[in-house]
Amino acid sequence: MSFTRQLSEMSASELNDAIDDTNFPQAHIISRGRNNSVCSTSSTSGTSSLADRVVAQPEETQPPSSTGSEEPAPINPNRPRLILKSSTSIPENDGTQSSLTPQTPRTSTTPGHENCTFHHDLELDHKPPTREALLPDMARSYRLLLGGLGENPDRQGLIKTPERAAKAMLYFTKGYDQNLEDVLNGAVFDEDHDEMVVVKDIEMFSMCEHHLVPFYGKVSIGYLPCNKILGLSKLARIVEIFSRRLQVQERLTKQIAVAVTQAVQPAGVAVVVEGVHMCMVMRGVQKINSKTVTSTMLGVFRDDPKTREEFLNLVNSK
Ligand SMILES: Nc1nc2c(ncn2[C@@H]2O[C@H](COP(=O)(O)OP(=O)(O)OP(=O)(O)O)[C@@H](O)[C@H]2O)c(=O)[nH]1
Ligand SMILES: [Zn+2]
Repeated sequence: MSFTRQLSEMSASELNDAIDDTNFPQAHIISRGRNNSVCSTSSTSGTSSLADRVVAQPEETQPPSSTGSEEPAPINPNRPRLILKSSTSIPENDGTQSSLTPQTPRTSTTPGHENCTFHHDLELDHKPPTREALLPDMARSYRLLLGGLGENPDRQGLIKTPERAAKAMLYFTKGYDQNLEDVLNGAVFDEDHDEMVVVKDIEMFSMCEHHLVPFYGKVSIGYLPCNKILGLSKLARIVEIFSRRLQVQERLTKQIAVAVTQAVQPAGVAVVVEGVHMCMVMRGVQKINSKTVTSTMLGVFRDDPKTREEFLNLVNSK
């Protein structure tokens, strides 16, 4: 598999193949002290996984910054950044054409969507002409749905429901309208900080792609910076980009971790998502107290048990 393409061009299964075994780090624990491992992102698994896509690169072998500006001297010259082989750093927003513009054609063949560029669920950067243009078609579909339920779509209480429902669905999936570069808005700062940054309990609302019902919960993100830190709110905004789409929780978890890696090329990223799936609560198996926990550990969080433990302790502390 070639790993020279942009993240936005990778299919869901390709991304999963690349970082699948970064989930559930218990299976990959190795004994190494933090002082040693903090400068290492070497993978403990086979070459078809994380090591192929996410590699530690010494400063001198990093791709040049897209702005051409000088990188500051590293805090620890031995600490390589966690870099996605398939991507470059997020360029500063200079108002010109995004280097993240998708190269692949859309995959949707839905009539009326010929000009839409946003039908790849992994795209970070699609800019649909206007999703509002989808409203009339969506409203018509909801009207049919109401009729299918045996309801009278023309009764007073339902007359505006198809349009309301269409607008609500557009809101629930507004992440398709967002891209990482715009969301970051240049809030990546050079900073001599090499201790863990954790933002926890970020509320998350998403839509189960299997049943089109919500799942919700909280996301905790940690990263170990390498000279660059991210505006704190941007971590929560990254959660919004990917949660406001049709999702499965596992993919959501990975996409958040990969996006943080793209944004600041840290030494490692950790993401834990705890979700309640309404498809398991209101229907189906009807387990109202069940929670699903997923995690993605990249770089030093994956390789070093102590770093991972420090993160998990911070996340689990009240
Ligand atoms: N792995 C994963 N599965 C999910 C997620 N959201 C929903 N599902 C599952 O998707 C599966 C779909 O299974 P199906 O048997 O095709 O559908 P179903 O008959 O509605 O399944 P039940 O929910 O068991 O009634 C179910 O097991 C859901 O629990 C998610 O985020 N991740
Ligand atoms: Zn579901």
